[in-house]
Amino acid sequence: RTTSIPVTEIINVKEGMVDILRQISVMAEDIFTVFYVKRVKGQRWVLNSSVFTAEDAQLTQKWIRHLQDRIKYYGGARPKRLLVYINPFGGRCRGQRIFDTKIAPLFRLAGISTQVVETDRANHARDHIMEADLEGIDGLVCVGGDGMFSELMHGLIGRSQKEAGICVDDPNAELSASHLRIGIIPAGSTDCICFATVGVNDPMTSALHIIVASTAPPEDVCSVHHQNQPVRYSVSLVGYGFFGDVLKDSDKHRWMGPIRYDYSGVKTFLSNKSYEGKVEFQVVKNVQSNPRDNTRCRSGCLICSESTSRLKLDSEDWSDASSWFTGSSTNGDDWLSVDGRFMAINMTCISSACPKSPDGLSPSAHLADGTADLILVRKCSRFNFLRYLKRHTNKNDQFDLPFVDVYRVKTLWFTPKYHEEEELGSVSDRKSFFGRLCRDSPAHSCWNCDGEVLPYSTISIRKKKKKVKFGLRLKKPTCILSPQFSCCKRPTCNVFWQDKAGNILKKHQAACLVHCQLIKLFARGIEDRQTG
Ligand SMILES: Nc1ncnc2c1ncn2[C@@H]1O[C@H](COP(=O)(O)OP(=O)(O)OP(=O)(O)O)[C@@H](O)[C@H]1O
Ligand SMILES: CCCCCCCCCCCCC/C=C/[C@@H](O)[C@H](CO)NC(C)=O
Ligand SMILES: [Ca+2]
Repeated sequence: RTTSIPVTEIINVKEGMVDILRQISVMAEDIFTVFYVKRVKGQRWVLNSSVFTAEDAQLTQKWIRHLQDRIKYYGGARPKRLLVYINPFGGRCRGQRIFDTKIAPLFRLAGISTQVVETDRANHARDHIMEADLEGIDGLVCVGGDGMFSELMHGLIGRSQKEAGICVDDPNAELSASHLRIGIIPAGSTDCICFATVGVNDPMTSALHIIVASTAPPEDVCSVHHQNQPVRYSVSLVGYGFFGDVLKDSDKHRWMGPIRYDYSGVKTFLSNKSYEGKVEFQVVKNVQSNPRDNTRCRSGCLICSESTSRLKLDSEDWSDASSWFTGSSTNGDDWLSVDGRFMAINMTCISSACPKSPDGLSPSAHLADGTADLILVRKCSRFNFLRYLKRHTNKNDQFDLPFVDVYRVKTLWFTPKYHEEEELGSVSDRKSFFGRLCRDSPAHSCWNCDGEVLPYSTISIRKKKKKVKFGLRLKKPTCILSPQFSCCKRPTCNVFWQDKAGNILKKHQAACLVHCQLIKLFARGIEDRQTG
């Protein structure tokens, strides 16, 4: 039987008969072992090896040298030095063990040296990246879950802006992308970012992608703003209502490990809460795709590869900064507004597929097209909400329900009906029995931003644009955040915007944007071919 292996997928060649995972080697001068990637079912990659016998030691050495030269030549920019961050408490607390037993031997085999940082607190990795000497580092690796990935992403985005002298507080600033890639060794609870980009949450598969320097177009990232201050970046879920409530409750039960999400999921489902507010969003019209076209973003996705040039044009055409405040459109993208009670408001830049939902929250979302999918689940009965949730686990279309709408967007604003300071009504309302009864449920949920609870309910999200020309002349050219805007603070109105006539355009709202192609991963994107 003949097996052909692309040189790009050969990991290394060693003299003798070697089993690196069991750490056994039989030395013999006329034998060499070739290690390579083997694709198995379900997007998984495993390390395979073949042992070859040559006529003599000289020929063995010749083969080893020849193959190693070929790997160097065709192997592309494989990483040589990696900075690895391990969260010892992610998921089932197995991060360190996974790294030591499964990953470190593979990196050694591939000749990759590693500097390992085991975190001792939340945000340790993010802060370390901001200050670390990254000279000669070819990539970062996180061993943990989505929260850990988020820390690395925040560190890298923060560092790149600091180095480029970009003010992240300015909503019009074009963020600068880092040249460093991030690899994810899944050791968390949901591992959604790994699953949605690699196709599986398997540590060995991820390590092999890192070694062969798999690349996909840089991913979309959206930034969430509150009162016009950036609060977090997200690649996966920015969700209000159900997923916010599940996360908030599950954080109290971290000791349960990944099962905390099931426990809090059932509790939240039974409470059947809905929240009132206004969602305003900018629907992308001029794209070749939509969330219900039943396509899947796979490696070499045309939509994503074409998006770089399309988005460039799009950003040159961006002349409607005013639409950010007024909801008007000048470049073909429509602003829509929906008022009502919602069970869930979910926005996701990628499919957000995970083991619980193999197709994800939005199965046709793209990794790097500069857009996000907004899913609105309006108030419904428990039975209907269960139908909606169940469809994440099977092949039925979760958007084919009368109380669910989905849009491809680049900007989102959300204003809860009751402002945060009014949450519990007036003091007399809070005290009176009837005051408490009148509200059937708390006025606010919270936002789930890639698995972190945001302490605000009023946010908005917007796609990043390059050149901004203003359709509006604003009253005062001074603002604490950005000199172009007029921003006033009053005890009852956190932020509002005025046009030149002094009309208030938006009240109690803040910004949250989708940046295109900002963060690079060691992932090829999910492969189309399912090989055995
Ligand atoms: N040493 C540490 N001690 C406490 N918290 C930490 C430490 N290191 C990292 N963290 C924090 O732990 C949080 C959760 O980690 P992680 O994402 O790895 O696991 P998870 O929440 O179980 O998985 P998922 O995010 O996939 O649901 C992260 O937000 C991170 O900031
Ligand atoms: C009756 C069966 C009900 C099953 C319900 C399954 C619904 C699954 C939908 C999963 C979506 C996950 C989105 C991912 C979010 C992550 O960013 C975040 C951080 O890890 N995880 C969570 C749980 O918030
Ligand atoms: Ca996207």
